[in-house]
Amino acid sequence: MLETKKLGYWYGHEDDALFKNVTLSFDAGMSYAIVGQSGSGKTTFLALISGLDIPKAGVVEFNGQDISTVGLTKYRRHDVAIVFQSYNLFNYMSALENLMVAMAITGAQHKGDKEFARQVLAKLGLTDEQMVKNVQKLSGGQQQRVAIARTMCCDAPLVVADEPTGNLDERNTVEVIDLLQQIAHEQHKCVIIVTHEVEVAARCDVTIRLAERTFRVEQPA
Ligand SMILES: Nc1ncnc2c1ncn2[C@@H]1O[C@H](COP(=O)(O)OP(=O)(O)OP(=O)(O)O)[C@@H](O)[C@H]1O
Repeated sequence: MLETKKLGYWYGHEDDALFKNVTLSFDAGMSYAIVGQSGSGKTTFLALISGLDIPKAGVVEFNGQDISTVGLTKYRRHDVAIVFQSYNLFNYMSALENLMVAMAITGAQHKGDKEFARQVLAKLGLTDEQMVKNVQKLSGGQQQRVAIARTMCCDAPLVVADEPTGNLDERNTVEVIDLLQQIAHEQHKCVIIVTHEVEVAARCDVTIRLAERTFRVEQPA
């Protein structure tokens, strides 16, 4: 589904590249953990594959097409769903409203279908009352579940998550990663998670380590 070909990125000079010549492929129905030391460039890599930044070398291909040729705005809107450490929900809306807006913006198959959104939130453990109150009044774990519900409601086949459990306790961490696993295995999406947590990486199908400016697959499925 997603491929990087000879991908390279640097902020200053090419000699100080964060990574170079990165050729990797990511498939639907699989979950991937990207690990590596702080500052090694994991978030930068995620930004490139999400179409939030442009590579200095090489290309990112989605279903065989260079994403910059397809158009980054279109790619970001329809093909990629992002889960952030800080949830990034519309904080003046309820969980239900967040899902309805996301489906409308992305033109999802279920746009306008409030019952569908309710069902997804219920499946993720939110009560009827929690669904309609302002998301700021929910706990961190509940807010992250709303962010994950948002990716489940939208049709984007690629889900990327940057430290999605960074603000969560152990129990919520396990639940959130299991949900991301379900998205990969049951919705047949490609899920890519940047994490520094060993337990999170261990629950993913494949671990890819960024070190010494290159990526190595450590644990093939
Ligand atoms: N806009 C920028 N300009 C210059 N350097 C930057 C910029 N953004 C990030 N960097 C540097 O690039 C390097 C990689 O950053 P990045 O956030 O991708 O790393 P990371 O592996 O995700 O780190 P962490 O695990 O701490 O989140 C870091 O050394 C960072 O200081």
